[in-house]
Amino acid sequence: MKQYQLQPNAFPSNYLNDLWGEIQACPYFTINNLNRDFVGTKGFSVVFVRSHLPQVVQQFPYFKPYLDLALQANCNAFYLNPLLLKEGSRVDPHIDRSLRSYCKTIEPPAVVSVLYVRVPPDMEGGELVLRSHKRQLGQIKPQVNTLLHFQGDLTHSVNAVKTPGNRLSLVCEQYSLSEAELAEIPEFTVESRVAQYATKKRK
Ligand SMILES: O=C(O)CCC(=O)C(=O)O
Ligand SMILES: [Fe+2]
Repeated sequence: MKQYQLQPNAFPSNYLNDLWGEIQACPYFTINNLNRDFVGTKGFSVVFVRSHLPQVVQQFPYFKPYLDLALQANCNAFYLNPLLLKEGSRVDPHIDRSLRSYCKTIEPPAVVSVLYVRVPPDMEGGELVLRSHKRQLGQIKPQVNTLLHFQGDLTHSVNAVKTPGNRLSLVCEQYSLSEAELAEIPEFTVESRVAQYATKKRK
Protein backbone atom coordinates (compact mmCIF):
# COMPACT_ATOMS: atom_id res chain seq x y z
CA MET A 1 0.00 0.00 0.00
CA LYS A 2 1.04 3.58 -0.55
CA GLN A 3 1.60 5.45 2.70
CA TYR A 4 -2.03 6.50 2.63
CA GLN A 5 -5.03 6.18 0.38
CA LEU A 6 -8.39 7.98 0.37
CA GLN A 7 -11.65 6.45 -0.79
CA PRO A 8 -14.36 9.15 -1.11
CA ASN A 9 -18.08 8.24 -1.13
CA ALA A 10 -17.30 4.87 0.37
CA PHE A 11 -20.86 4.01 1.48
CA PRO A 12 -24.48 4.84 0.63
CA SER A 13 -25.09 8.16 2.39
CA ASN A 14 -27.83 6.87 4.74
CA TYR A 15 -25.27 4.51 6.29
CA LEU A 16 -23.38 7.45 7.80
CA ASN A 17 -26.56 8.67 9.47
CA ASP A 18 -27.29 5.17 10.80
CA LEU A 19 -23.79 4.90 12.21
CA TRP A 20 -24.00 8.29 13.86
CA GLY A 21 -27.31 7.42 15.55
CA GLU A 22 -26.27 3.91 16.61
CA ILE A 23 -22.89 4.96 18.01
CA GLN A 24 -24.40 7.81 20.02
CA ALA A 25 -27.06 5.47 21.40
CA CYS A 26 -24.54 2.78 22.33
CA PRO A 27 -24.22 2.50 26.14
CA TYR A 28 -20.44 1.98 25.87
CA PHE A 29 -20.00 5.36 24.18
CA THR A 30 -18.53 7.68 26.83
CA ILE A 31 -15.40 9.65 27.83
CA ASN A 32 -12.43 7.85 26.33
CA ASN A 33 -10.36 5.10 27.85
CA LEU A 34 -7.62 5.74 25.30
CA ASN A 35 -4.41 7.27 26.62
CA ARG A 36 -3.59 10.89 27.37
CA ASP A 37 -2.84 11.72 23.73
CA PHE A 38 -6.63 11.83 23.27
CA VAL A 39 -7.67 15.16 24.74
CA GLY A 40 -11.40 15.71 25.34
CA THR A 41 -12.59 12.78 23.24
CA LYS A 42 -15.34 10.17 23.59
CA GLY A 43 -15.45 6.61 22.35
CA PHE A 44 -15.21 2.91 23.10
CA SER A 45 -13.18 0.08 21.64
CA VAL A 46 -13.95 -3.36 20.27
CA VAL A 47 -11.02 -5.78 20.27
CA PHE A 48 -11.38 -8.96 18.24
CA VAL A 49 -9.59 -11.61 16.22
CA ARG A 50 -10.75 -12.58 12.76
CA SER A 51 -12.38 -15.85 13.85
CA HIS A 52 -14.76 -13.84 16.08
CA LEU A 53 -15.90 -11.41 13.40
CA PRO A 54 -19.37 -13.06 13.31
CA GLN A 55 -19.82 -12.37 17.06
CA VAL A 56 -18.80 -8.73 16.58
CA VAL A 57 -21.35 -8.33 13.79
CA GLN A 58 -24.00 -10.01 15.89
CA GLN A 59 -23.50 -7.59 18.79
CA PHE A 60 -22.83 -4.53 16.58
CA PRO A 61 -24.77 -5.12 13.33
CA TYR A 62 -24.29 -1.50 12.26
CA PHE A 63 -20.52 -2.04 11.95
CA LYS A 64 -20.97 -4.75 9.30
CA PRO A 65 -20.85 -2.61 6.12
CA TYR A 66 -17.76 -0.84 7.48
CA LEU A 67 -16.01 -4.08 8.42
CA ASP A 68 -16.94 -5.71 5.08
CA LEU A 69 -15.24 -2.89 3.22
CA ALA A 70 -12.38 -1.87 5.49
CA LEU A 71 -10.92 -5.13 6.83
CA GLN A 72 -7.78 -6.25 5.03
CA ALA A 73 -7.42 -9.92 4.09
CA ASN A 74 -3.88 -10.21 5.47
CA CYS A 75 -4.84 -9.03 8.98
CA ASN A 76 -6.00 -11.23 11.83
CA ALA A 77 -6.55 -8.95 14.85
CA PHE A 78 -8.40 -5.67 15.08
CA TYR A 79 -8.96 -2.73 17.40
CA LEU A 80 -12.07 -0.85 16.32
CA ASN A 81 -12.96 2.46 17.93
CA PRO A 82 -15.49 5.18 17.23
CA LEU A 83 -13.87 8.47 18.23
CA LEU A 84 -15.76 11.71 18.87
CA LEU A 85 -14.00 15.06 18.93
CA LYS A 86 -15.79 18.30 19.77
CA GLU A 87 -14.69 21.91 19.80
CA GLY A 88 -11.37 22.02 21.68
CA SER A 89 -10.63 18.27 21.33
CA ARG A 90 -7.40 17.11 19.75
CA VAL A 91 -5.21 14.05 19.44
CA ASP A 92 -1.48 14.49 20.08
CA PRO A 93 1.14 12.76 17.88
CA HIS A 94 1.21 8.99 18.36
CA ILE A 95 1.62 5.67 16.60
CA ASP A 96 -1.40 3.40 17.04
CA ARG A 97 -0.55 0.30 19.01
CA SER A 98 -3.55 -0.26 21.20
CA LEU A 99 -3.06 -4.05 21.30
CA ARG A 100 0.24 -3.54 23.19
CA SER A 101 -1.75 -3.66 26.41
CA TYR A 102 -2.31 -7.38 25.70
CA CYS A 103 1.10 -8.31 24.27
CA LYS A 104 4.24 -6.21 24.69
CA THR A 105 6.07 -7.50 21.59
CA ILE A 106 3.38 -6.42 19.12
CA GLU A 107 4.55 -4.20 16.25
CA PRO A 108 2.32 -1.34 15.03
CA PRO A 109 -0.69 -2.32 12.89
CA ALA A 110 -0.18 -3.09 9.21
CA VAL A 111 -2.94 -0.67 8.29
CA VAL A 112 -5.18 1.81 10.07
CA SER A 113 -8.56 2.59 8.51
CA VAL A 114 -10.58 5.69 9.33
CA LEU A 115 -14.10 6.47 8.16
CA TYR A 116 -15.32 10.01 8.71
CA VAL A 117 -18.90 9.59 9.91
CA ARG A 118 -19.75 13.15 10.86
CA VAL A 119 -17.87 16.43 10.47
CA PRO A 120 -19.06 19.93 11.46
CA PRO A 121 -19.93 22.06 8.41
CA ASP A 122 -16.96 24.29 7.52
CA MET A 123 -14.87 22.73 10.27
CA GLU A 124 -11.75 24.65 11.19
CA GLY A 125 -8.95 22.51 12.58
CA GLY A 126 -9.57 18.77 12.97
CA GLU A 127 -7.16 17.80 10.18
CA LEU A 128 -5.37 14.48 10.49
CA VAL A 129 -1.62 15.01 10.05
CA LEU A 130 0.43 12.00 8.91
CA ARG A 131 4.19 11.87 9.41
CA SER A 132 6.98 9.44 8.71
CA HIS A 133 9.81 10.21 11.12
CA LYS A 134 9.90 14.01 11.04
CA ARG A 135 8.60 14.41 7.50
CA GLN A 136 4.97 15.42 7.00
CA LEU A 137 3.34 13.16 4.39
CA GLY A 138 -0.10 14.63 4.29
CA GLN A 139 -2.69 16.68 6.07
CA ILE A 140 -6.16 15.25 5.60
CA LYS A 141 -9.21 17.42 5.96
CA PRO A 142 -11.97 15.01 7.00
CA GLN A 143 -14.88 14.68 4.58
CA VAL A 144 -18.00 12.74 5.55
CA ASN A 145 -18.09 9.29 3.91
CA THR A 146 -14.39 9.23 3.06
CA LEU A 147 -12.61 6.05 4.07
CA LEU A 148 -8.89 6.52 4.65
CA HIS A 149 -6.31 3.76 4.93
CA PHE A 150 -2.83 4.60 6.15
CA GLN A 151 0.29 2.59 6.88
CA GLY A 152 0.10 1.61 10.54
CA ASP A 153 3.61 2.70 11.53
CA LEU A 154 3.04 6.37 10.68
CA THR A 155 3.05 8.96 13.45
CA HIS A 156 -0.16 10.96 13.31
CA SER A 157 -2.10 13.62 15.18
CA VAL A 158 -5.38 15.48 14.92
CA ASN A 159 -5.25 19.27 15.09
CA ALA A 160 -7.53 20.87 17.68
CA VAL A 161 -11.09 21.27 16.43
CA LYS A 162 -12.00 24.97 16.43
CA THR A 163 -15.63 24.72 15.33
CA PRO A 164 -18.70 23.71 17.40
CA GLY A 165 -20.26 20.42 16.37
CA ASN A 166 -19.22 16.80 16.18
CA ARG A 167 -16.30 15.16 14.40
CA LEU A 168 -16.91 11.41 14.57
CA SER A 169 -14.50 8.95 13.01
CA LEU A 170 -14.60 5.15 13.03
CA VAL A 171 -11.05 3.91 13.36
CA CYS A 172 -9.80 0.36 12.91
CA GLU A 173 -6.22 -0.66 13.70
CA GLN A 174 -5.53 -3.81 11.67
CA TYR A 175 -2.76 -6.14 12.78
CA SER A 176 -1.03 -9.04 11.15
CA LEU A 177 0.12 -11.06 14.18
CA SER A 178 2.10 -14.25 14.62
CA GLU A 179 0.26 -17.25 16.10
CA ALA A 180 2.01 -16.68 19.43
CA GLU A 181 0.97 -13.01 19.56
CA LEU A 182 -2.55 -13.82 18.43
CA ALA A 183 -2.94 -16.20 21.35
CA GLU A 184 -2.48 -13.24 23.74
CA ILE A 185 -5.31 -11.15 22.26
CA PRO A 186 -8.86 -11.48 23.59
CA GLU A 187 -11.03 -13.18 20.99
CA PHE A 188 -13.71 -10.53 21.42
CA THR A 189 -14.03 -7.88 24.11
CA VAL A 190 -15.30 -4.33 24.51
CA GLU A 191 -13.21 -1.71 26.27
CA SER A 192 -15.12 1.22 27.69
CA ARG A 193 -15.07 3.39 30.77
CA VAL A 194 -18.64 2.23 31.31
CA ALA A 195 -17.63 -1.45 31.17
CA GLN A 196 -14.67 -0.79 33.49
CA TYR A 197 -16.90 0.70 36.16
CA ALA A 198 -19.34 -2.17 35.81
CA THR A 199 -16.52 -4.71 36.22
CA LYS A 200 -15.11 -2.96 39.29
CA LYS A 201 -18.48 -2.84 41.00
CA ARG A 202 -18.92 -6.57 40.67
CA LYS A 203 -15.67 -7.32 42.52
O1 LIG B 1 -9.95 10.58 13.63
C1 LIG B 1 -8.86 10.59 13.07
O2 LIG B 1 -8.63 11.28 12.08
C2 LIG B 1 -7.72 9.72 13.60
C3 LIG B 1 -7.88 9.33 15.05
C4 LIG B 1 -6.73 8.53 15.61
O3 LIG B 1 -5.59 8.82 15.43
C5 LIG B 1 -6.97 7.32 16.40
O4 LIG B 1 -8.11 7.00 16.74
O5 LIG B 1 -5.99 6.61 16.75
FE1 LIG C 1 -4.33 7.06 15.91
